[in-house]
Amino acid sequence: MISIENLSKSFGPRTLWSEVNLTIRPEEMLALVGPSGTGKSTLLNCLGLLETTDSGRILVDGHDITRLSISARRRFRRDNLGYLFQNYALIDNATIAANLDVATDAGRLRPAGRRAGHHEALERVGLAGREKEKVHYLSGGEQQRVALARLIVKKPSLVLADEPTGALDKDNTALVVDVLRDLSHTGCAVVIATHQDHVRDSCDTAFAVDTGHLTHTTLPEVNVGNGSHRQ
Ligand SMILES: Nc1ncnc2c1ncn2[C@@H]1O[C@H](COP(=O)(O)OP(=O)(O)OP(=O)(O)O)[C@@H](O)[C@H]1O
Repeated sequence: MISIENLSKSFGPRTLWSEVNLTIRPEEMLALVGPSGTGKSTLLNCLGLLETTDSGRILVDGHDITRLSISARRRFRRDNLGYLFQNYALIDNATIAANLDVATDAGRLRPAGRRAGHHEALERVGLAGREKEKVHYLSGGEQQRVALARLIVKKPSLVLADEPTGALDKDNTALVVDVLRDLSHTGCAVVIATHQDHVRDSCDTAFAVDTGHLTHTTLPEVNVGNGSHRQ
């Protein structure tokens, strides 16, 4: 369970959002919505400990992750987080297999061909048999499918997805949403910053970063967002 408590963030004199309160449950898919520039990516980055917060707490299973040491932050990211970005964030000059190895350190731990779950993950995203292809030759949709396969093999407990379908066609968008839903069914919390209504509507809950309120939720009670926003 992730509890965001009274979280605030400014850049210089500009307050992006303040006093954000939000609970994200395991198995929940939460959409972060709101106009461009209101701080959706920044909130994702705060959850991923890539950005500092000004005040407030982010409790993961009761522990405030904003107070972790640098090495503990690194461990938290390595052991718990999976990322999905609009620009895929893969190692361009490496093969599909090597990009999956990075997620699990399998390249160091196991000989090729015995990498647990890699074949199944590539099958799930329609890329079985293409392990040896270099990522930079793949289409955008295929690259995002590699990034999805990387999430499947990593099995994170929290996925942070920043506009993951922004550059994709309908079929690839549907695959991204389906795979994220599969991950949520394994107990993973999924947070997606999106401008796309159909992606938002595929989520259990949507939180409007500009108003600090939930715009919809299909979940009972627990999730309460009551922050305020100032420009
Ligand atoms: N490191 C930074 N230093 C200063 N300003 C920043 C920094 N990072 C982001 N910003 C500003 O914070 C604001 C929010 O940015 P952010 O990317 O979080 O918005 P967003 O809601 O995700 O936007 P979009 O929907 O366009 O992706 C923007 O005005 C951006 O320029």
